[in-house]
Amino acid sequence: MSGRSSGSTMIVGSTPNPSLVATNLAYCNPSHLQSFAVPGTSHHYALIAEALDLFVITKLYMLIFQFVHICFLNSYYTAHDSMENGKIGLNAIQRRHARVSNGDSISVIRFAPPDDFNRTMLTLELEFVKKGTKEEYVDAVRLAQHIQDRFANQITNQREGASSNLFKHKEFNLESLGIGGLSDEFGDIFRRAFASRVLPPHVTSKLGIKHVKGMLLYGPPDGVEALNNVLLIGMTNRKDMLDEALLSYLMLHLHIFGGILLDHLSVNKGLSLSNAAARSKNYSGAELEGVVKSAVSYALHRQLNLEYLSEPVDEEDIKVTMDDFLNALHEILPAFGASMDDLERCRLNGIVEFGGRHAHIFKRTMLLAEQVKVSRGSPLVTCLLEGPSGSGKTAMASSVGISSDFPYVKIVSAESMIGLSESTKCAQIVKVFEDAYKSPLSYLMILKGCLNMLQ
Ligand SMILES: Nc1ncnc2c1ncn2[C@@H]1O[C@H](COP(=O)(O)OP(=O)(O)OP(=O)(O)O)[C@@H](O)[C@H]1O
Repeated sequence: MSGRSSGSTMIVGSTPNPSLVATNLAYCNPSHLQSFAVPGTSHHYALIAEALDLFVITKLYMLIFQFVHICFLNSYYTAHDSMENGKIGLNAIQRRHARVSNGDSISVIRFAPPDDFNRTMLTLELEFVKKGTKEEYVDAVRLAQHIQDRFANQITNQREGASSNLFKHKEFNLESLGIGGLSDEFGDIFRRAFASRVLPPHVTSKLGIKHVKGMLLYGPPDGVEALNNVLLIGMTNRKDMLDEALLSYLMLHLHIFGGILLDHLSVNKGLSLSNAAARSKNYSGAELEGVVKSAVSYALHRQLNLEYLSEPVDEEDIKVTMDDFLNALHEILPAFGASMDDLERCRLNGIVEFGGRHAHIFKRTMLLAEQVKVSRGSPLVTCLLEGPSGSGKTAMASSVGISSDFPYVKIVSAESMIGLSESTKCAQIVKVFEDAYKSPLSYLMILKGCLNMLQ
């Protein structure tokens, strides 16, 4: 593009005075103004956030646009005494379009329009700055007239907002890439790994979102052929832990490290954090972090327009709901202990109390769990439930596990070890016990078929 000159980096700040917000001007210290002067004119033009390749040039007297808050991607420059030297004052919408937040550095260069810099076409899209619930109407005829008046003789050049090259294609057609049957997986990968990258950095930083840094794809050997145009990179700094990670995240395609604070999140009114916490039994701190990140990825994904990824996202609309948390809890499974789902699966149709004896056994078993909780003298309590097949032993034990509220509950079943060698089975059982000792309160359910192995 012609007409650019060398520029500088400035620190983004707010418009110096709220009454100036609607002027659509950018503000700088008077001492800086001269560096943006267009030779031979009384104008000062600046090209802001050059990397985005977006700019609009307007003349001073037309900039005060009161009818609607239409904001262009770059702004005319004016000087204001209260702006610190080296700072550029932008209003919230200018910052959003330039994809910056207060305190960010931004490239600002003088722009001198070339002689043949004429407008050929201008497309305007009208949108309310804040989406309210009440209906508001705009008189289209008045608006059109207003725009015509305001923009008469203006020079405007605006390119479509460019997003990362990665998303230049509006549609992700996997089959055209020779990959079939993996739409769900790619949907997950997009939601977890890329959705946050589509958002402007100031939105992600405000929400405390860190990008997913690692991704592990796995599958049977044939899958490698099917994914021959996908590059897989696995990294670990704890090689000894790798097997553990694979075992514990078998349902996941992404292994994520990073931090996020719940405080930063906008949560929906329907979301009960205590309810979410109650459902995250057995989760370690790192796993909870993964759950929160996964929940956020659902909330972000909802806001993205996959047809047009460069469309600005209203950060106010990004709300994490209870459903997001529930989906996240299904996606991120705890490495240790059994999930509530596993226990519930052992008593799928609930529990029917079919007599005094049944109630008595349940009460006795619960008492044993209580004994482990309160008595220092009984660190280990064992109990054998005996009865014919289908009499409800597993259902009873899982009910006790749920009611005991122990942080570590693990089911050791023959089904989970099908196909494993004897030595691997033994190693797994040893590990279950080792992990149990790490937890302050542990409840192990050893199902029939595994008892002999304990010896
Ligand atoms: N009190 C109950 N109320 C409702 N359903 C029950 C009850 N007890 C057991 N069931 C159901 O009966 C079925 C068999 O129960 P369960 O698997 O607990 O038996 P089990 O004694 O462990 O059998 P096995 O010795 O073959 O492992 C399950 O579907 C379970 O949900």
